[in-house]
Amino acid sequence: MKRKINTLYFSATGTTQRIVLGIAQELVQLFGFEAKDKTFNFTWPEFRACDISYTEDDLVIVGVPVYAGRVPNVLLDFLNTVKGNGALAVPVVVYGNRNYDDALIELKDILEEDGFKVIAGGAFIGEHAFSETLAQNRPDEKDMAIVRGFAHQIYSKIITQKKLSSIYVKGNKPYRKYYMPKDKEDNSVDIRKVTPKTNDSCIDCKLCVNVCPMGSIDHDNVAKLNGICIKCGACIKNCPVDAKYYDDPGYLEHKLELEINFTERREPELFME
Ligand SMILES: Cc1cc2nc3c(=O)[nH]c(=O)nc-3n(C[C@H](O)[C@H](O)[C@H](O)COP(=O)(O)O)c2cc1C
Repeated sequence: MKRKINTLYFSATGTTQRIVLGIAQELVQLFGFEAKDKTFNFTWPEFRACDISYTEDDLVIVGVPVYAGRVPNVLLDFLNTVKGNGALAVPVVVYGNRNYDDALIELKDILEEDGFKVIAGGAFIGEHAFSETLAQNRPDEKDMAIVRGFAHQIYSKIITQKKLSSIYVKGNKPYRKYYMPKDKEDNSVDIRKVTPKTNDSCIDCKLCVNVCPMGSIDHDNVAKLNGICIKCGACIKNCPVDAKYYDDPGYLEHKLELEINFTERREPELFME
């Protein structure tokens, strides 16, 4: 069987993309000249309107970032429409060094519901979307070596096991509620309505318009939002003049709390059995 290596991912600040493409590139090398790879990046709204389906020849590395300990809820409608048709899948979640909670088990369940056979899974760490210091510059070289090792394990499972076993991944069922930050008095902080501000350094280059995964930033007035903000960090981290920022006290307190409490380096977790 000619194995086709596919990637299917959402990645607002690029960390999930690096991990998913790293796994796929290594697999293409391992499967050799017969393997082809096909990328489907559903970070932008127009791509989430597409019908996606696979066949039994396909192996699909599916990646999403962890938002509030779960699969980002804005992606569920799209993910639920993908058709696996017996293709092999590897769910990958990428989190900002706090925790991935129930995101991996949720993504695995979605893919099985879509008709994929899930043969491996992984939780990796990427620089936190809210911060420039938390899990700074991850995935780094050490992570990428684990990424390549993971691809080798996937390859070896596919070529050695006649009947590919399904896997266990860590997580709770029923899934825990979306993680909600707490303030100093232990009250829940709801950051859903928080939106980015734009300062005077803005040079109106429109980069933020192009990188917003919700397509929410107004083209003619980049300080205005026409849709929702998911706090993904794309406009802030990509702005060449640091013109985008959040000033909501609850958001800033949560960011600081994360930066203080989750400094200890977490390592990727791989699930193969
Ligand atoms: C709204 C939101 C919620 C997040 N929730 C979590 C979380 O619960 N745990 C965690 O460790 N990281 C969390 N993160 C950090 C992201 O998972 C992390 O930065 C990831 O690398 C982003 O992936 P991307 O670069 O592909 O967009 C959150 C980020 C955002 C934007």
